[in-house]
Amino acid sequence: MAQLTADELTSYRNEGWVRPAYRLPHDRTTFMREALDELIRRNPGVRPEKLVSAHIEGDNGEGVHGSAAFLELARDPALVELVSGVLGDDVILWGCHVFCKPAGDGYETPWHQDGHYWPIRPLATCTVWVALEDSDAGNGCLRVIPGSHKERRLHDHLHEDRTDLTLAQRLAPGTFDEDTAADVELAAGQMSLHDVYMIHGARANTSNRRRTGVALRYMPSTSVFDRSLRPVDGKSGVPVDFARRPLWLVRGVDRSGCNDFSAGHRR
Ligand SMILES: O=C(O)CCC(=O)C(=O)O
Ligand SMILES: [Fe+2]
Repeated sequence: MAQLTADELTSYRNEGWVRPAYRLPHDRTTFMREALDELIRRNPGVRPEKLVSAHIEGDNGEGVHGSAAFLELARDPALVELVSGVLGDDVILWGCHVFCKPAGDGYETPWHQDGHYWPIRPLATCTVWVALEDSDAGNGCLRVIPGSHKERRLHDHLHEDRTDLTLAQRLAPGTFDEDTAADVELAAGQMSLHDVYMIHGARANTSNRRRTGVALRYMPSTSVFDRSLRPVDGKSGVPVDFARRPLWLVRGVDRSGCNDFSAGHRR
């Protein structure tokens, strides 16, 4: 069973992240790696760290030709069960970003908090980051600042115009102590969950091994994906279209009653 244990949930609440015991079956991981190879082939002009909305099949309106295999992963009952442990019984899938860092020159992910540019009110999201390859300190695994989510506050981020970063936002110096960082090492098929307020980043991948995480974004349906907000303005470093971003209710009902589940879906 995929369900988070009581200890895993406590760890998530205290630390802002957790690495559950559940992992993808071996065959599924292999299948997803093949889907990733195909996704990269379909998007020759896109850096593989910036495969945003990869779960939307075909031209997704955000500069990427996506693949239904990633939507299927996001809707996998085991993953939905895991994330429900954190978010409760009413869950909306609202995003998917494939962060694939090629061997040799995989981009750095600056230290950041996720919530800065997301039109979700009240702000809430749990990301499930699924490793498609082994991800460790040697090839630029995710790094987290345990407990940094606790104040539930977004710190100032500075914009960086460098092109060799996965995101163009970096936490202002002095907002946290990098010495307290923990490496989130995962074998292929393992996953981590992290909170929208938790500080995290990743080093560049200069190793000879590719490193890929599929970041699946879920919010509780008590929050609203507010399409009238325009918090991005091109500042995040990844082109997105939140007005047309499809939502999927993957569990329960829309508690807020205000989420729009028709925008962005093809008829
Ligand atoms: O995989 C990475 O390097 C960054 C992932 C990340 O920032 C996220 O999933 O929110
Ligand atoms: Fe992030």
